[in-house]
Amino acid sequence: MGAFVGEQTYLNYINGEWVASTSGKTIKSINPANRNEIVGLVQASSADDLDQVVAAAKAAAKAWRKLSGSARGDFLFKAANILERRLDEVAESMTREMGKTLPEAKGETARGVAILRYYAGEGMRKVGDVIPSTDSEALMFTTRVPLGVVGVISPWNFPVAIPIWKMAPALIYGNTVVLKPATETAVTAAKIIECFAEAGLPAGVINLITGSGSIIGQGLAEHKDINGITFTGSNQVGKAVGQAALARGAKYQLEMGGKNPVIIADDANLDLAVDGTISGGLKSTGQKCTATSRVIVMRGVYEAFKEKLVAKVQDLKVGHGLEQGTWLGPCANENQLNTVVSYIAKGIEEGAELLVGGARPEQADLADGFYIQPTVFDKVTADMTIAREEIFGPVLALIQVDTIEEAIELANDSDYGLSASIYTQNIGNILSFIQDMDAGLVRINAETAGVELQAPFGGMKQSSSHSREQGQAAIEFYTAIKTVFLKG
Ligand SMILES: NC(=O)C1=CN([C@@H]2O[C@H](COP(=O)(O)OP(=O)(O)OC[C@H]3O[C@@H](n4cnc5c(N)ncnc54)[C@H](OP(=O)(O)O)[C@@H]3O)[C@@H](O)[C@H]2O)C=CC1
Ligand SMILES: O=C(O)CCC(=O)C(=O)O
Repeated sequence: MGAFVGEQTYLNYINGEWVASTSGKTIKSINPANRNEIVGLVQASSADDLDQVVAAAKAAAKAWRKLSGSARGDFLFKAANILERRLDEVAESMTREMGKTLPEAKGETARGVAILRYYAGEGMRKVGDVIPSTDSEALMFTTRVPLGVVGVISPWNFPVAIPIWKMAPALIYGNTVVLKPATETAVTAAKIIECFAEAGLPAGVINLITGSGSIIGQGLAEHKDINGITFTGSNQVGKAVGQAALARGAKYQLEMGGKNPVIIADDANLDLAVDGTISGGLKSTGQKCTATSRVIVMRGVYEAFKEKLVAKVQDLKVGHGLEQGTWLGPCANENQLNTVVSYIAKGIEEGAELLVGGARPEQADLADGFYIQPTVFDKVTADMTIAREEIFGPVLALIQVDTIEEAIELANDSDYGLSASIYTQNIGNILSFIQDMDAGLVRINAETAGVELQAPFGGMKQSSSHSREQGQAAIEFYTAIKTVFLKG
């Protein structure tokens, strides 16, 4: 049996079985492009279900960690092949659940396949170093051991890539996994888990439990048998998850918000800069933690940049993510739409000038979806709310500066430090930016979004718990180092 049991109902996956919650209740996952369309019903799991799922993952941990890395990798290669075969179906489910356009959803699913293959290969790579001992007759080296059971709490904005970039390294380094996905995209999560189930992972090694964040998410963070917890989402929830883990001595990793700046220097290639600002700020309806939000432009090119930007933003086609030609889908849910609308109102109230967008589209066929026009504000100042808080929507704030030093200072004037980019041809500007910008990801002549799976990813300041995900950096979270001193 798969996750889907008819009447659009999807089940939890516990100990190798698809099972309904003991609560007997389900939650609707609806299409943000049309609130009347139900994509699926997912389990509203209870604290009892949580205990069961964690017990299953704990029981499976001993045998899984004993397998060789390459044997674990074989399972990931199989899961990758199955996901690749189901790519179109999984991508369509993502578009229907959270609204991103189908080409973006397909790109993300292909990225999920590539992440699985990357970590499958990790099973064959080194896990330690030999370190000279002061005792000439001893051998001293490091090795790594898994944490045990890892709890994964994932958001809705990258419903395939984020769970996979957390689960794949957890598994390859020998941990078992309990996934609690965002309720918004729990159907897509069930389809991913189906791929792992079909790949034949032993019972209990990978598990899925859906349900409310405050019961299942918080419950995972607090559970005595969860040895490590990895979270991506809002700052508020992330901090609570981290505190719950810290209180009981569990390892935790948090990826949270961003307020990412792009700097447009007066020698920038403006066409490139405009395209990068639009793509970085408005793709996925601005719902990326790496999305461009603050656009810091030097006075010499401000008007020319603004004119080109507005002309292009006006032409972006808002619509249903499954329709060909749509550039910008809806916000992922009604809360998200209301948040964006309230930030736009705040921008106007605080004196920013609306250049384009700012309202819900008027087309009748979009009336039942959570759509908002792509929006650009002019005359934004550093103290305005729209220049300080994460909006997570398609809103760009233009800020004028006189010098590159001022631009970098302003770019750093934020509680967040996830990603940042600059458009310039000047090597001095580039070097200052690389050295002085407080962000975990700095990109030159490229948009702020665009994370590569083989490179470390994470933020400074309030954007993360200061660890890094992805690439080989992932091993730091999902394992513990053991130093071995060996003497005959
Ligand atoms: N860094 C990023 O990539 C993301 C940032 N955000 C930011 O967060 C804002 C709000 O989005 P939202 O979806 O509400 O984000 P949340 O932080 O609430 O959700 C992220 C994940 O945490 C779960 N969760 C919710 N409450 C708790 C809790 N008390 N304990 C443990 N886990 C919990 C959610 O489950 P459930 O879905 O069931 O509530 C979901 O799986 C956005 O506007 C955006 O600013 C959001 C998503 C991704
Ligand atoms: O930009 C990306 O590809 C990833 C962004 C991300 O991790 C996020 O929005 O949570």
